[in-house]
Amino acid sequence: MIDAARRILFVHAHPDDESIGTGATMALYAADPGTHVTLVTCTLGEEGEIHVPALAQLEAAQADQLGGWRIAELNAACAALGVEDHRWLGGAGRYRDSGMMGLPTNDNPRAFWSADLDEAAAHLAEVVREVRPQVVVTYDANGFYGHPDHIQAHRVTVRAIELASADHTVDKLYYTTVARRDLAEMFDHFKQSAENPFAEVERVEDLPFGAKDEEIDARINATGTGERKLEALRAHASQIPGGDWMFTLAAELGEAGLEVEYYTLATGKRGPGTRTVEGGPEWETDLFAGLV
Ligand SMILES: CC(=O)N[C@H]1[C@@H](O[C@@H]2[C@H](O)[C@H](O)[C@@H](O)[C@H](O)[C@H]2O)O[C@H](CO)[C@@H](O)[C@@H]1O
Ligand SMILES: [Zn+2]
Repeated sequence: MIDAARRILFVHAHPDDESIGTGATMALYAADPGTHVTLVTCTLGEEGEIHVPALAQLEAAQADQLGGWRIAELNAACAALGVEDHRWLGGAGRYRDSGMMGLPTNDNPRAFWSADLDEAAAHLAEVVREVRPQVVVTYDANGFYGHPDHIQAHRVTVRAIELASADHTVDKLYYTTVARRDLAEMFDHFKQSAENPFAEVERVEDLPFGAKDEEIDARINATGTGERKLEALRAHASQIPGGDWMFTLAAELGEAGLEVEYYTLATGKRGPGTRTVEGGPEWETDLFAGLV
C-alpha cells in the first residue's frame, strides 16, 4: 500500500520521454517526501536510432538488443530524477516500440501500435488500482507529436482510468505540452545556429506541437531540478547525443529553461492559479492544485 498523501502517475511511450517531457516535474515531486511518483513506460524503445557508434550493432536490424540497453539507460535516468517506482507496461518487453508512423514496424504483431487496447489498458488499470494516483500525466490524442506509441499511450491511459474507475477515481488527467511562446524564443535563438533543430520548419506554428497561453492549464517551474534533468537526459545517450539542442540550450541560456514544463488539464477540476507571465493567463503552479 502506497501511503504517501500525494500520488502521481506518469505514462510514457519510450525510455527518454519521461526525461525530455516531464523530467523536471518528476524530479520536483520525487524530492517531496509527501509525494509518491510512479512511472510506467510502455515499450523498451527497440526501434530507436543509435547515436553512440560503439552501440550501432545493437540496432533492430542487427543484434536487436537496443531495448535491453535502454532498460539500463532508463534505470540511470530514474536514479538521476529520484524516481524509485518504475514499471514496464505488462512487464519488460511485453510491448515493442512501433517505430515512426507509417513504417512497416508499425505492423509488427508485438508492436504497441498493434496492441489490443483493452488488454494493454488492463495492465495499466492494475497500476492505477494499486497506486491510486490523484493525478495522471500522459500525452494528448495526437501523442504530443504524432508518434504511434505516444498516441497509443494516450489511448491506453484514458481507457485504463475508465477500467479502474469502479475502484479508484483519478482526480486530474493532464497532457504534456510546450508553450508556443517558449518555442518561438528557441526558434529565434537557433536561427543562426549550425545545429538548428528547427531548420526544417518555416514557422513555429508549423510544428506539430506547441500551445497558446490560453490553451495551457499548468506551468510547473521546478526550480533547482535542472542538473538532475540534464543528468537524466545524458543517461539516454543512445537517443540523445551530446550535441543535442537541449544541451546547447542549457549551456547557452542556463538550466532554468529546462526546469519549466507545461500541461493541459484534460479531465478534473482546475485548481487555483497564478499569473506568472506578464499579461498572460493564470496557470496552476502545482499539478495537485485544488487537491491535497
Ligand atoms: C522522443 C521520442 O519519442 N523518441 C522516439 C522516436 O525517436 C525518433 C526516431 O528515432 C526518428 O527516427 C528520429 O529521426 C527522431 O529524431 C527521434 O526522435 O522514435 C523511436 C522509434 O520509435 C523511439 O525509439 C524513440 O524513443
Ligand atoms: Zn517517445
